[in-house]
Amino acid sequence: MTAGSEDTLVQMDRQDPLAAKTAAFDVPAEQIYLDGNSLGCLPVSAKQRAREVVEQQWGQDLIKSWNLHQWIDLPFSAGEKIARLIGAAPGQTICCDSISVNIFKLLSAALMMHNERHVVLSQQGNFPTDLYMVQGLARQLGEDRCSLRLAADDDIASALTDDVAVLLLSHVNFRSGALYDMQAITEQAQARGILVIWDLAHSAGVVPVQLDACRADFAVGCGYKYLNGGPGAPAFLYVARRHQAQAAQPLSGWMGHMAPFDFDNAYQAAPGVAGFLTGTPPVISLSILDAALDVFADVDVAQLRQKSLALAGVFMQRVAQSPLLAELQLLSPVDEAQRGAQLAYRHPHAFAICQALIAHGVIADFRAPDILRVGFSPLFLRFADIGRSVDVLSRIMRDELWRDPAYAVRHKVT
Ligand SMILES: Cc1ncc(COP(=O)(O)O)c(C=O)c1O
Ligand SMILES: Nc1c(O)cccc1C(=O)C[C@H](N)C(=O)O
Repeated sequence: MTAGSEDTLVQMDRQDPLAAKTAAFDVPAEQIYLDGNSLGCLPVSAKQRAREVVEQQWGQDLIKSWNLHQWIDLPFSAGEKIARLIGAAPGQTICCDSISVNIFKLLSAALMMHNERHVVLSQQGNFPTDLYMVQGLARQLGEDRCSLRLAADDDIASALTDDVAVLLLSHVNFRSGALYDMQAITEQAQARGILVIWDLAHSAGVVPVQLDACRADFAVGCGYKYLNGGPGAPAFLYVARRHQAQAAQPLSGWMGHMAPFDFDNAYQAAPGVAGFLTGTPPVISLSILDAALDVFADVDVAQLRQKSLALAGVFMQRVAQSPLLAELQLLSPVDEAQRGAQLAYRHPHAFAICQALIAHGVIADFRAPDILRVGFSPLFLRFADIGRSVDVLSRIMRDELWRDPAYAVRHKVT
């Protein structure tokens, strides 16, 4: 039995402690889903909750449900389920809004805590919305109160100068999958008086994160990727307990008021992280995310990490061994310790190759201009899927199936 043979993969699936979890998802038949890094699969628990929330809670119990079904507590209850996955003690994590909006809130709060400095440092290859939010705030406050500075992704440490107020970094790079050392960077930044906001979009639920142990200041993350909360699921935010008395955010909507149902004219922030809420929670999508999070209840993040690295390892090894795939250039770090749960490959025809993969039942994604991205969600993927996906890819390259003109058609969303 050679390393990576079909027998090996069958055996890896048999020995996989997470194997039973695939049954917790509705994975479309005859498809191999390598895009859980963009939109996670549908958990059965989420589907059931969607029906219950719509038919019973909304349909029958109507407005009584705010209390009867604890709708009002959902930002906190779902937040605490995520807290467990990101190494946050209770009382620091809530589910609300999108990452973009949460960055606006946290960035504003952090800049207000740092009156004398105004530079927000981020990485050149960061996900654009993170940078756009800084640019928008800079336009509103003026460049003398907020200005964006970019450093090369691999040169953050030397850019941590004494004029930087806030460091805004994505823990895992959305293109390359490169992973930052959260502990080391947080320490280096804080030693220079810099507050750090971590974007956990590509790490929450798949890469071990220890926000408290790293003494992180703030964090945001995504509900629809590895947490499988569904399209447009609410995001989350984290405010370290030691900052909660001081940190104030500008989107002071009534849900962040200390007594929303007093309907007082004057805003008074709720104590703690609750003050970072803004408007009415999106109950249906938040309920779905809350149910999706139950899939993690008996799972350790270390197990998820181990399996996702093993899945990626099989993919990487098979691609490297196939002469048909020699033109695919690995962009992600080879060292497991330096990457998240995805692999990125460069190829001049990456878009058409990705479309051909999708047409042949392997869902991957493409990032302009030339990146084929594959994600390894450990809860619903099997090792045998990985073997098959590389076989499909090899066939597409061998027979040049990607040359079909149908695969050149660009869609609005890629
Ligand atoms: C690193 C990162 N940040 C933010 C986002 C998006 O944030 P939002 O929830 O505002 O759409 C994504 C992907 O959608 C992302 O990959
Ligand atoms: N949020 C997305 C969307 O609304 C449509 C399409 C894709 C997405 C994504 O999540 C993109 C993703 N953050 C990325 O890493 O590329």
